[in-house]
Amino acid sequence: MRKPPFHKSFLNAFRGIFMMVKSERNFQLELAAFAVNLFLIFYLNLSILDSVLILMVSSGVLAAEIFNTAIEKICDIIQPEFDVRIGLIKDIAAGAVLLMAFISVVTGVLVYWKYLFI
Ligand SMILES: Nc1ncnc2c1ncn2[C@@H]1O[C@H](COP(=O)(O)OP(=O)(O)OP(=O)(O)O)[C@@H](O)[C@H]1O
Repeated sequence: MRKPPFHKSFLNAFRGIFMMVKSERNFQLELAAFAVNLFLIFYLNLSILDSVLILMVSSGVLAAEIFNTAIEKICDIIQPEFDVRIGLIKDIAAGAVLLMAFISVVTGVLVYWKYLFI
């Protein structure tokens, strides 16, 4: 198969993100959290380093959710029926999102703490 031109690959990737925004409730919530973080970065005037930390962990959650959804969709194509192995694969993928979300909450508390209470 011929490789699509660069701008086409870009559009395809955007279509993937748009699909996530339109149809994945968890992604919508995580995107809202990302927007709140953007607001807090400016409102609390975070340092560059703290801003980068917050941006990295909150976008990490979004990326993990995208991979999780992609894995779920592959699983549903390969095996639409109940299958313990598919359940385990989906649980593992969901675990990556949970782990990333946990790390981002801990990072958020550690970073915002000094701007709010110190
Ligand atoms: N085909 C299957 N066979 C066995 N268990 C499954 C199967 N499909 C889903 N499950 C179980 O149901 C859970 C939820 O799967 P589902 O595909 O509904 O994802 P979801 O509700 O969109 O989850 P998420 O919140 O992680 O996006 C899985 O983590 C898994 O434990």
